[in-house]
Amino acid sequence: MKIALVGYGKMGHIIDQIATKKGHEVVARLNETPTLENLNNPDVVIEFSNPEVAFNNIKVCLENKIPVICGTTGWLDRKAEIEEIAVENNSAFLYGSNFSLGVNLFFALNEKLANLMKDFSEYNIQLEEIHHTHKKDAPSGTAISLAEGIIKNNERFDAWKLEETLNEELGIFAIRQDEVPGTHSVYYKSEVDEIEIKHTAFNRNGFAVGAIIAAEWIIGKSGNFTMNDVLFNKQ
Ligand SMILES: NC(=O)C1=CN([C@@H]2O[C@H](COP(=O)(O)OP(=O)(O)OC[C@H]3O[C@@H](n4cnc5c(N)ncnc54)[C@H](OP(=O)(O)O)[C@@H]3O)[C@@H](O)[C@H]2O)C=CC1
Ligand SMILES: O=C(O)C1=N[C@H](C(=O)O)C[C@H](O)C1
Repeated sequence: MKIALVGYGKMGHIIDQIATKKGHEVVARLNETPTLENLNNPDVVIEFSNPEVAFNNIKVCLENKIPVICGTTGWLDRKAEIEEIAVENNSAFLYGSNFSLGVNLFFALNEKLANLMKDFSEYNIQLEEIHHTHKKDAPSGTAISLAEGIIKNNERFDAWKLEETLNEELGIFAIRQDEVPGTHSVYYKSEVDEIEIKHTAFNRNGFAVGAIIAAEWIIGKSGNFTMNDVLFNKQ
């Protein structure tokens, strides 16, 4: 397939290497707003840029009927608008806060654990995410997805909060440290014990492989999708 990379930073470079090894053709590598000209007629756009520019980048691509896989986090207050644009243009859009297979399995485990724990209010739930110091948004998109998975399965909660410490109920504590690719933990703490589930990314390859699998999957489809559709065939 012909891929246009919109956002050619840390993720763009790794996706370029892995996609090329898989036999795909990278037809554009952009660190600027995409246009019909500079996109160079791709089958699909993979968008990993930054929270300020992602909305406009995705909109331009969808309006030109090019399917978009978006990994950029920190712009989700406008996701519903993008989903409408995808439908209006009969195009296809997939956002993933985290494309790695491991984290998508971790999302499923998190929901199952949240459901199991929903009647045990003696356990306080907290989330922690650790990322490299270059990261622009906090909390991470992955931590937000984990919190949403808990809210969906436990009616004690209707919102998460970014917190300065690891104390508050459904608080997310965001740590920025060296070059950490991404570590996420969910803690259930009682007076007498603690249950912890944790995912640690060793590098960015898992994110890149997942984004390419999503790009291969979305070609020829229209509508709005998630990694659940790609990996587990459900919404
Ligand atoms: N969903 C997932 O699995 C993952 C998501 N992410 C997310 O992806 C995003 C990118 O991460 P990462 O690659 O590490 O970040 P980088 O900062 O390394 O790369 C972002 C790139 O976007 C470029 N850029 C700036 N303006 C524009 C524009 N208008 N249009 C297109 N590109 C532009 C930047 O160029 P310049 O430097 O010249 O400004 C830079 O090269 C972040 O939001 C991050 O949280 C990251 C990893 C995994
Ligand atoms: O900025 C990053 O690096 C990452 N961002 C994503 C997020 O915000 O969850 C995914 C991954 O953790 C790496």
